Amino acid sequence: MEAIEVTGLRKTYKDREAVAGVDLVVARGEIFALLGPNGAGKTTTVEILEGHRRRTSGDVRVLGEDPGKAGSAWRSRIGIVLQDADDAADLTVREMVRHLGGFYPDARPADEVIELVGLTAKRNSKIRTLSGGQRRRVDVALGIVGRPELLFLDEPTTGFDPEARRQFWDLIRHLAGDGTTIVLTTHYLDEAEALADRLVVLAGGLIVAEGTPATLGGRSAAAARVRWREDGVLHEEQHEDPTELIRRLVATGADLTTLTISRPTLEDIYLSLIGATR
Ligand SMILES: Nc1ncnc2c1ncn2[C@@H]1O[C@H](COP(=O)(O)OP(=O)(O)OP(=O)(O)O)[C@@H](O)[C@H]1O
Repeated sequence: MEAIEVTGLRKTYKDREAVAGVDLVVARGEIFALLGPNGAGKTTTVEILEGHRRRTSGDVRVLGEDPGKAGSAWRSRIGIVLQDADDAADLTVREMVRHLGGFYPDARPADEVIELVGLTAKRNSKIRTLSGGQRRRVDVALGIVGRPELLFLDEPTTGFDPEARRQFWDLIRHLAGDGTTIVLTTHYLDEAEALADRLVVLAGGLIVAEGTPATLGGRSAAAARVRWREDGVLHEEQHEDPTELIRRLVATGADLTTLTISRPTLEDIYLSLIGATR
């Protein structure tokens, strides 16, 4: 059984179609990223999958159940890290994690969770005394304390410093390695590239591209751009396989110390996909 199966999902708010017919499959154990510009329909889609929003039409199965009808047993198998979680700020990190863990049948020990998110040194601090990035780690701790089979992360690393982001990526890989399915929405293309097994780009409520970070939007087949400087003049050529060009340049005795070969980044591909649908 897949972790998530969605067919023909639509959501209309009054006269606005926020999700306009989305089909999705997320396999168990996969890290799946949902990308798209502001207003693309990501949050609406994810909130329907979480059972927090009603759909207008379409078929949705999450861990084998319809999230619109599923009960508390289903809910305890899912972890959610929201964009703007409101923490009970007067509790310490440990009290908060322990408190929330009490609602789950098979919670992780609080200290283990706190260690996983890198907050051991702050475990006895009140949440209101933490920095923004540290609070975000508390949110992540609360999302994973119930040992979820499926974890939803909505822009999880906003406000993290670069080191904290790397640690967080390691944590996500660790959880996925243990079999947790991860659904991630992010505006950071490097994050999607570092983490996702598969990703989709949503724009205007529709999926405009689907693939792996390496293949999305024809990326792996895109031409390489070769640049070099000769006698102070910049030359640039596009080639699918630049080997022949480089051989030719070497044969002419050209100075290749300035030569660069680049292929489109995930961000280049993403921006062209989004531009194409504007
Ligand atoms: N409760 C609501 N009532 C009316 N319209 C809504 C509501 N929630 C979202 N929308 C609209 O639906 C569209 C999709 O919004 P959604 O929040 O799903 O986008 P998003 O991709 O998550 O954007 P962001 O990247 O900004 O979080 C937007 O045009 C938004 O204005």
